[in-house]
Amino acid sequence: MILDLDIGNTLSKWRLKDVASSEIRSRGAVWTREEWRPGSDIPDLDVVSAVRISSVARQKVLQETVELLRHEVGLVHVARPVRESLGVVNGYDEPGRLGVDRWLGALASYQLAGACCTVDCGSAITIDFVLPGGRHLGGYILPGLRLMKESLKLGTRNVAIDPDSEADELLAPGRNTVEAVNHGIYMAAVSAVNRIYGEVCDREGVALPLLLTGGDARVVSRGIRVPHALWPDMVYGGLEACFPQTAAERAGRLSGAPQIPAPVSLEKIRASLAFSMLL
Ligand SMILES: Nc1ncnc2c1ncn2[C@@H]1O[C@H](COP(=O)(O)OP(=O)(O)OP(=O)(O)O)[C@@H](O)[C@H]1O
Ligand SMILES: CC(C)(CO)[C@@H](O)C(=O)NCCC(=O)O
Ligand SMILES: [K+]
Repeated sequence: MILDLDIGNTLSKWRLKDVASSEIRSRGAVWTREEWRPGSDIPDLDVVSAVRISSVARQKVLQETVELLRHEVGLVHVARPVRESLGVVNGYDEPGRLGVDRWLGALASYQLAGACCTVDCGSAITIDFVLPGGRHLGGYILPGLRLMKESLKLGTRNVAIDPDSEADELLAPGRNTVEAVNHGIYMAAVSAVNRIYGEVCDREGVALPLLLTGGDARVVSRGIRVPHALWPDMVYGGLEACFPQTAAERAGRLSGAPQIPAPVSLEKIRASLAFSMLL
């Protein structure tokens, strides 16, 4: 089995993938601030022959995790943001400073779609762009839905946005504090994604495929007006692309990769941008 780890600021997600069949056997998540020790909600390391890690947590968390795993598993790959990989050129002035989750998401999406706007809706919402040809432009970092809510300190932090709500409801004026906060932060997140996508496509003169991932991707997706794909395993896809282990991975097939809908035309993107600028 391959153990893939996506260590985020809030949650550390893991999955076990079968080397022979390339199937995902199990998944889970633990709080990142809690110590990462094999136990009830962590897979049995006896069956693991290789580990692949993406981590944006404190250096110490990664160090301890790697140390622990090196005792049990022969092969431990840790992904790093670099200047160029798999045809993508990192847009950061200091490439090593780009969050590795953003980098892996961009690599995976570029491999799948040939160019991309990737949106990761986690603790932070990150938006990254890769042009056809592989130039990564850099991107945007905003607070995620939960962070925005917590920063308000209005006693609403424990009332999550119902991920099954319709966007229309979530965009309506709130009639109590919880609603006003939830609808406010939802509006902030989806308007930012819609606007940034339109602005960058306009600047660069290209309608880019749009891909979403992260814990809040489903609910954010409902407020996105243009065609896009959800890819919960986007960061894992980057790990597969960087450190292929199975036959399918070596052939460039990334697990759980979605169908990519054709983006709307650049003319439409520009028209809607011009309209929103009037308001
Ligand atoms: N069980 C859960 N625990 C915490 N957050 C959850 C949970 N399920 C969904 N979420 C939502 O997911 C978001 C966290 O996103 P994600 O699962 O991508 O983890 P993350 O660790 O925050 O990622 P990263 O730090 O890499 O951005 C939160 O804003 C929250 O609203
Ligand atoms: C922005 C987050 C926290 C999103 O997980 C992560 O990608 C990160 O820590 N990035 C480093 C800073 C940067 O990407 O510029
Ligand atoms: K993430």
